[in-house]
Amino acid sequence: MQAVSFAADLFSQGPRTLIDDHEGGCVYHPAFIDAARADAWFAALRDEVEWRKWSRPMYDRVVDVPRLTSGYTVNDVEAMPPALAAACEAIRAHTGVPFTHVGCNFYRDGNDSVAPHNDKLATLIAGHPIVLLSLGDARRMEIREKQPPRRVVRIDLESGSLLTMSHAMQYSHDHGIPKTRHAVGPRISLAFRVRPPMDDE
Ligand SMILES: O=C(O)CCC(=O)C(=O)O
Ligand SMILES: [Fe+2]
Repeated sequence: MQAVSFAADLFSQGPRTLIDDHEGGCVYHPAFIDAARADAWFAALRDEVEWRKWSRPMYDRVVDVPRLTSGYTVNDVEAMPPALAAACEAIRAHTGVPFTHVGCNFYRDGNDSVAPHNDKLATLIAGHPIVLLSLGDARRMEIREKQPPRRVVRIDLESGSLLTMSHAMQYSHDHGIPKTRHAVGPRISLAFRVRPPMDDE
């Protein structure tokens, strides 16, 4: 009997808790949207988002941010590609979280990455989760405890999946997408956040 329930868990498409905390921790939800829609949104966002390449000072050098990025205010539907407006609507309806901002990341190939970090606490309202929608080729995320024993959770973020991270987790864990030598195609992630009003908005 045990083997059967193990197999069922392994292939289950339901949400899976990766890390637990008092704010819901980190939950992976594969196939939140179906493959056809994920493909269509990927193609539309690749072509219609205003992707930007950034550089930033690091020690005594200026380094390129190793991916393309963009960002939109969720209420500014006019400014968004229609596929992004549809994604915002789907995520807000499913989660019930009043997201205000969506950050967009474009990983062109295995050389693109995001270094281990926690999301900037000054740009988040406490208590609300961050939700990541993945489109395109799967990339592996590493989530690491900041304190010993610094356990690591690795999760392949598949197209159409959602990853929910609590605000509390930004204090206890770092997350990142390392470069990979495996042949991978492009991936887009949408990061939904509840931000406090900013000076520039
Ligand atoms: O691409 C991802 O799934 C992670 C992106 C991320 O951590 C961020 O935008 O802060
Ligand atoms: Fe992040």
